[in-house]
Amino acid sequence: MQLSTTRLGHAVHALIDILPLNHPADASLSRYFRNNHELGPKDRAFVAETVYAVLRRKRLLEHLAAPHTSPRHLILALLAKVQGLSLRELEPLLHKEENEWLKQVKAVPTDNLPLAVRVDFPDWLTERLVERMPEEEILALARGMQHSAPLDLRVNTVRANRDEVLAILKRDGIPAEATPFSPVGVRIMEKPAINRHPLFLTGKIEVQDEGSQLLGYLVAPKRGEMIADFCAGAGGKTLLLGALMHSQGRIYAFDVSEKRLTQLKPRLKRSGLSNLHPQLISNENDIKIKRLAGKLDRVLVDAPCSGLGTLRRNPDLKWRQKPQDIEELTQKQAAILTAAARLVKVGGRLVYATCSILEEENERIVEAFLATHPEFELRAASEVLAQQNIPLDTGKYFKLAPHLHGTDGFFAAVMERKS
Ligand SMILES: C[S@@+](CC[C@H](N)C(=O)[O-])C[C@H]1O[C@@H](n2cnc3c(N)ncnc32)[C@H](O)[C@@H]1O
Repeated sequence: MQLSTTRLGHAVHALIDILPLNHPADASLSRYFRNNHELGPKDRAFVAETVYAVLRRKRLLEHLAAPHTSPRHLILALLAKVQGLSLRELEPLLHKEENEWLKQVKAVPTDNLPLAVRVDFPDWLTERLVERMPEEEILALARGMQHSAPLDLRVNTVRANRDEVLAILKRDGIPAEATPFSPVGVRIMEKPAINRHPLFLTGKIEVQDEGSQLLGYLVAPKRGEMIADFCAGAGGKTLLLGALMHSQGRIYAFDVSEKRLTQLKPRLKRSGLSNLHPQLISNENDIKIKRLAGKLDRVLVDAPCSGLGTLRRNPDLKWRQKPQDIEELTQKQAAILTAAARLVKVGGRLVYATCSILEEENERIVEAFLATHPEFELRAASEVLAQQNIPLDTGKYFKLAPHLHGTDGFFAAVMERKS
């Protein structure tokens, strides 16, 4: 993409808005674009890619650019050292004194840096990963998180099938392929404005990471069942569950966020599903839930979490999350799982999922739950997927990571209530 002083200036100003990190980066960036509506699609793409690349490698860039760590210095260090642009290419954009400094940046050795700088994680996160993974694996995980994510789509099987969608995308010059694991997934390596495409407008596709799609296959609801998506949010997984049920039966989509449930409404309308019942709850013990105790066939708990599995899309999270936030989240996760479990009938299924890579939000929550709820037993996630002809074996738990599966980082445990 062509560099210009104007584009660079916008990237710097957008980064100035984002870097206090008081708000999610995507929200700060959208506000910047709203306030600078003269920017065309290519300018926006440059600004977005550049500021996200800085967020991914912030720690390394601060090291390279020191003692200058202003947003402009970080961006120049990114372009020169991480993206490998030559000083000749950058020269027209540089202030006089930056030339000499950038030469020094280029010469900074990057071997033998501390692990936390190489992986570009905060110390507290690096320390937690070191406790349970060899260094090579942490490096591979970090590298996987440092690329931007492809655009994954889910075919809404109530309205279309995957071959038809692939053929239409091909006809329209959008290179796409079937995802390797999800039977309803389509992967696009480019970033077209898919939400203006007729396939999207007519509800034949939704945007959804392949890993998130696979969670629906762990729940595996059947036609006519009664199920709940306990933390439904804007309905990414609820809509897939509805399609897996062929729009028959009943899905309660609970959430404590009115805003998110409101975002579900237009998606629901596009989807053509008629078996979804969004319900705002005040907390996990809301009276509306109590009447369903022991009645549901399946319950999905897609718990609020640190989101550290989604660093490809939200690299700011690694700088915004603090150990104390994780502590608070784990208490919430345990409370929600316990409350949601009460709805599951004998013989029914409970799926606990997060998009985190931290053991304390994942295995430890499930193990503590199983220790105090002997009426539930774990089912191997790989078996549940194999029954649906999805050949993905990550052991008893479902665990995905970008460097291994090309998806965001996900965790899930499938439990069943013994008869
Ligand atoms: C990981 S997000 C869910 C994403 C959603 N399932 C999807 O696929 O798009 C977690 C959700 O949990 C909701 N939440 C937080 N506390 C809750 C509670 N006590 N009971 C139910 N939902 C809660 C949040 O509002 C948020 O929407």
